[in-house]
Amino acid sequence: MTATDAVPLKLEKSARIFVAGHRGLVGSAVVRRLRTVGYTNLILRSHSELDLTNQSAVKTFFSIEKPQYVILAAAKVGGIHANSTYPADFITINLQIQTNVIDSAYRYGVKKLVFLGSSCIYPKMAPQPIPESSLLTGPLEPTNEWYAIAKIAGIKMCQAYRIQYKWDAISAMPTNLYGPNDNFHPENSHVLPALMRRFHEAKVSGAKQVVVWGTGSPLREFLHVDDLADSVVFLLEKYSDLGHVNVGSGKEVSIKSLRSW
Ligand SMILES: NC(=O)C1=CN([C@@H]2O[C@H](COP(=O)(O)OP(=O)(O)OC[C@H]3O[C@@H](n4cnc5c(N)ncnc54)[C@H](OP(=O)(O)O)[C@@H]3O)[C@@H](O)[C@H]2O)C=CC1
Ligand SMILES: C[C@H]1O[C@H](OP(=O)(O)OP(=O)(O)OC[C@H]2O[C@@H](n3cnc4c(=O)[nH]c(N)nc43)[C@H](O)[C@@H]2O)[C@@H](O)[C@@H](O)C1=O
Repeated sequence: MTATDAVPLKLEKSARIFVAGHRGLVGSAVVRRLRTVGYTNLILRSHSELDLTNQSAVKTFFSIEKPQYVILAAAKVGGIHANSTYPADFITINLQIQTNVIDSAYRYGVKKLVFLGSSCIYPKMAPQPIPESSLLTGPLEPTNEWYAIAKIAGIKMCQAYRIQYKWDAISAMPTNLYGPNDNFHPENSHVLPALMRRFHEAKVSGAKQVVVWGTGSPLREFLHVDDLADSVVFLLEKYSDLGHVNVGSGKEVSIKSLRSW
């Protein structure tokens, strides 16, 4: 068997599935979806219970809990302001989390791992809608290149383990997401929760205007996180190949148009 023709696994509903980052936007949606379709044996740890940047703690966790499947939705995440203000945190924490989790998952017998990246891995000038083949074809968007480099390393790590160890690690690249358990921080969040908060506060206070950053002309593709979770479970159950997979809505909207969404 080559690295690229691994047969998709038949998952038992009692399979031990570790959802890393289960309290976040994506992780909580994945947990909802897994439970809805009948998975009964989810392994969940908050950041305070298990710091995934701590290599020895991660090894101990995997050696004791022995998950069979892993969905890696734990990461240092934020919008454009957070990414450009804390570049060291974004590159270092993400490299640490994903390196620890991917390597321990392989070493402690996990059958399959799904790594979550982001559409920011693509070059700034990639054609839109962005095909997977655009990866590493040009310079990145400077505001989040540190985060993007970590995510590209995650894809490459999954591919490397697939090739060298014939291990079933796959990667999904979601577009901009929204939904329950999003981060509504006034500066560090993504645009949709930031604007929801700002418009709500303006309504409550009776403010006459709301500030939206930038020109409003950038385009983004938005996807409800429950649709992403559906895709993640589908990929876990059905997809097994070397290439990363984009997950989006296929419809781009301008930031300006969000005012009337
Ligand atoms: N939000 C978006 O628009 C998009 C997100 N993605 C990707 O989806 C994934 C999840 O993002 P999202 O759900 O939005 O992020 P959130 O910030 O909502 O959630 C991140 C989760 O990671 C956990 N976490 C962070 N650091 C650590 C750590 N050191 N140890 C253990 N757990 C940790 C947090 O735990 P706790 O809650 O316990 O602190 C939290 O549950 C990321 O890989 C991101 O790149 C991709 C594209 C778009
Ligand atoms: C998913 C993706 O998310 C991040 O990339 P991003 O798409 O640039 O995300 P964003 O939601 O922060 O901004 C989208 C657009 O919206 C504009 N904008 C207007 N007003 C606000 C505002 O109030 N807040 C924010 N955050 N943006 C605003 C903002 O100027 C930008 O043009 C990555 O860093 C990375 O984390 C990643 O993977």
